[in-house]
Amino acid sequence: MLRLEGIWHRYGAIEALRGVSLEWGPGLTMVLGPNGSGKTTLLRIAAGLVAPLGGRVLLQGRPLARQTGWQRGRLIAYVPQDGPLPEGMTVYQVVMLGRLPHLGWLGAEGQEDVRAVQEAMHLASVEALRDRPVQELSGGERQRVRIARALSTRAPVLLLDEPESHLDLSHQSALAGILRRQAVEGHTVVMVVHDPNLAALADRVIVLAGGRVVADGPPAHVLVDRVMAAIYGDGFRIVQAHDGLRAVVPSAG
Ligand SMILES: Nc1ncnc2c1ncn2[C@@H]1O[C@H](COP(=O)(O)OP(=O)(O)OP(=O)(O)O)[C@@H](O)[C@H]1O
Repeated sequence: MLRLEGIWHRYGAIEALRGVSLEWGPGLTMVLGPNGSGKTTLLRIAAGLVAPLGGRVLLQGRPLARQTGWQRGRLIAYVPQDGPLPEGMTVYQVVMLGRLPHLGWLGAEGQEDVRAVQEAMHLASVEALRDRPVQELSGGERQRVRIARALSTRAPVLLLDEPESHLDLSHQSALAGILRRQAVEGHTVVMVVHDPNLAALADRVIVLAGGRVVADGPPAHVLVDRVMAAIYGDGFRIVQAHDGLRAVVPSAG
């Protein structure tokens, strides 16, 4: 579905990505890595928001760079790490923006668009906020609106940059459930996360370090002491509950 070939990118003297080749098909992939390892850059290049200085991205076998913004918008939905939402709009209106690639600037919304928006608001638990101006919302509520906007697109590829960062535990768990379901329904879902315990819920975990892929595989193969130590040094420990469940937790000092 989405293929990255030899992606290389730099900002001035800073090399952000150094030859990343990946292929993403249907399923839920989570991307882990230390701060500054290139995760956001990778996701923005995959979404077509940044043109890489080297390599290319193929979407359904066609170079992403040659597709129009409207075509990309119907196929890829992107949830940024943060950033403003349009001032003066209600939650419903912002979620409807996700339908823009289907409508065009002057297109009138139809029943299908209304259905997609209602379903997305339900999935992201923002129905009760429907008529609230977005600038009044809390950080977590805004993040759920961004997720609803992306879901309303019904794009086959969903890219999310730390979408869990403002969410409380119950909404994090709900989000993981929604993304799992999307993956089971055949969507290609790629999510940057910082919590390795959340990454354990993925089909595939990719670890970036220094702009390169240093591990890639099922969580049971990637989320092991050796890889975790390579990412986090000795700043963590693995605790094991009596039922066998393991968790990676920060260690103090
Ligand atoms: N607009 C920019 N201008 C200059 N340098 C940048 C820019 N964006 C990112 N960088 C640098 O590129 C490198 C990769 O940044 P990126 O945001 O992709 O990392 P990340 O893994 O997403 O980090 P984090 O976990 O902190 O969000 C970092 O060294 C960062 O300082």
